[in-house]
Amino acid sequence: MNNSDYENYIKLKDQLNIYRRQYYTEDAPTVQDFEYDRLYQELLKVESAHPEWVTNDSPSQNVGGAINSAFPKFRHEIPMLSMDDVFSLEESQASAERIKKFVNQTDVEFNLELKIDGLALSLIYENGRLVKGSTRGDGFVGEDITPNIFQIDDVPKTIPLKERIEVRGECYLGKDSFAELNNKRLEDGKSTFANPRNAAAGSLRQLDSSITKSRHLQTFIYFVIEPENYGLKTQSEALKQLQEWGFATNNQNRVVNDFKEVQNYIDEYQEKRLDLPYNIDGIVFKVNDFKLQSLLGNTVKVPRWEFAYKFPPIEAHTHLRTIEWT
Ligand SMILES: NC(=O)c1c(N)nc(OC2CCCC2)nc1O[C@@H]1CCC[C@@H]1O
Repeated sequence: MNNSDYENYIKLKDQLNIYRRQYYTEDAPTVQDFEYDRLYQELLKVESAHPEWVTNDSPSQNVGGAINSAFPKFRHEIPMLSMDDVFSLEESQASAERIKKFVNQTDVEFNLELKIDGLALSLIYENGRLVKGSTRGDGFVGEDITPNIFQIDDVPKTIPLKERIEVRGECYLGKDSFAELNNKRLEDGKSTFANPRNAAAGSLRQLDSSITKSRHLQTFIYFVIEPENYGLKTQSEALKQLQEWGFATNNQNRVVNDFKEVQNYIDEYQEKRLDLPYNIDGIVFKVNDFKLQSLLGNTVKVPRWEFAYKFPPIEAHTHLRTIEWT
């Protein structure tokens, strides 16, 4: 073993862990997402060549980040997992093919969803009333932020369902609210947030829930725990049911069967993303049928039935790009 390769690997792992702490725990990253993604993919490549070097403090073995101990801890009954990222159409096609092969079916339907650039949250309702709100934390133990969840206008405080249910989604700050917040902070001589995702995380993980209320956070709920318990058969059906129960859902999802439709959806939202009122950083591919999802199951860190295609980073100049009408 070439010692310097191992030393470089350890340096890369330690650097990524510093970036994760800044992003997940301090809500104040010092690198752009695409730079983090690039280094993370480099770590994965080294680890697949040297699996014997991998230890459980590696970013590849953990989801999310450490929690802020000021909040009560909340252990998730079912871990809040993350998702593997792919960075090209070809890779997304290969991932889709791998899934089809795993279930030995050629016509697997995928539900495509916009990947909202926010932070994951979990909501629990008992007898139709909101009783618990928590962050993902490290995927197993998150922060109990229930008082703050009650300050988010689009989170229903009651739903027309008597059974106990847990739903999950993304908390985000719209682009306009983000600009207003940062302008106000500038006027008050305060530091500004790097991007809407960090502003949302900083606002949701506030100890003073009146500050959370002032930040106009929003949510998109996209996940029902044990959906079969509510007679739901597919992810697209679950999104409709969530909306009927009163949750804020993102209706730009699309059920697709073949790769041409995937390409159309990705092209369409690569274009539209600058005009959307919220940040997205990719597209989430989910096997639509819940029975197939159960067949695929989860790995230690990510479900096998979903993955994310990440858009290339928005270069500063593209904002200024004039559209050449052909
Ligand atoms: N950010 C999103 O818009 C998004 C989405 N539309 N759908 C999912 O599905 C979950 C289901 C099980 C694991 C991922 N996750 C999303 O975001 C994840 C949550 C945690 C890390 C990513 O942000």
